[in-house]
Amino acid sequence: MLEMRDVCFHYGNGTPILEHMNVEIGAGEFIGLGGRNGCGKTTVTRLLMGLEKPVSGEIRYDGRIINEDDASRRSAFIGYVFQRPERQMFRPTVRDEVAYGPQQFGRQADEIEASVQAALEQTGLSDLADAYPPNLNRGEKQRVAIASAIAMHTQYLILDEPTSGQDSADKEELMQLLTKLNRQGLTVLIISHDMDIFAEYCHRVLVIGQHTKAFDGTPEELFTKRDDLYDLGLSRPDSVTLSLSVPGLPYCKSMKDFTAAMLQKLGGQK
Ligand SMILES: Nc1ncnc2c1ncn2[C@@H]1O[C@H](COP(=O)(O)OP(=O)(O)OP(=O)(O)O)[C@@H](O)[C@H]1O
Repeated sequence: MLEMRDVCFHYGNGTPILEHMNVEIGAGEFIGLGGRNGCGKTTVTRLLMGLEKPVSGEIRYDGRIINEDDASRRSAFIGYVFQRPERQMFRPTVRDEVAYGPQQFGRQADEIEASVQAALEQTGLSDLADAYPPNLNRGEKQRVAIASAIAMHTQYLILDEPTSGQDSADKEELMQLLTKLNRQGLTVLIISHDMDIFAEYCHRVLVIGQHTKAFDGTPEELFTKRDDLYDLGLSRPDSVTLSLSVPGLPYCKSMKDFTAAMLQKLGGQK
């Protein structure tokens, strides 16, 4: 379990960013983190990663306070995919990049080789093992960052707006990969402004508003029960709006589900 307990944080200029923030992230969850631009989503993940320290409060990992553990120590259990993943790549090949983390932790060469091989296979990168990372497209770079986390056997993977600016095919491919890895036990925390992602893929959504947690629950609860979505910088996905507008239709988390539900309803009416 990764936790923020009563965390307050501001940057050097003193403007409050987070106040009394409490969050628990259990192993195996698939969580979306949302909220208005500038509300502090990236800051939350930087605090979890150890790239920033709380002004007060605690960051805990499996009950242990880790405020003083720096990011390199935390990389044993938290992997991160930056908004611009090229900023986290410095090695000449994809294979070297993925091997870098386990090497830093002093793992045996044959163990590293096996973890890198497995991570490249799981992320569909085996054919690109000798490629030069800067030459890859954004989706491939993201997969290199994900493979790096898998090779470290991290339990938590945090992604900062990974689908912004991507076409729907790339988005679907990434989300399917994350879903597969989550089913294998990886905990996923994804920052996004994409409501469809929250509805379709996340089991739980956390929203930050007014410097602290403003919502913590299922996407269905968020999109059907909250009447302050606009104030929170969110909106209702089309599939949810449409399913709510047709009497007798269940909550639909995606347009695919909505189409299937409509076809079933119309078929049943014949
Ligand atoms: N290094 C910094 N120094 C000072 N202020 C910062 C720094 N980094 C971020 N901020 C400010 O902290 C606030 C929260 O930023 P953060 O990037 O965490 O928000 P966000 O919710 O991730 O935003 P977005 O949705 O636009 O990515 C913003 O007002 C931002 O301008």
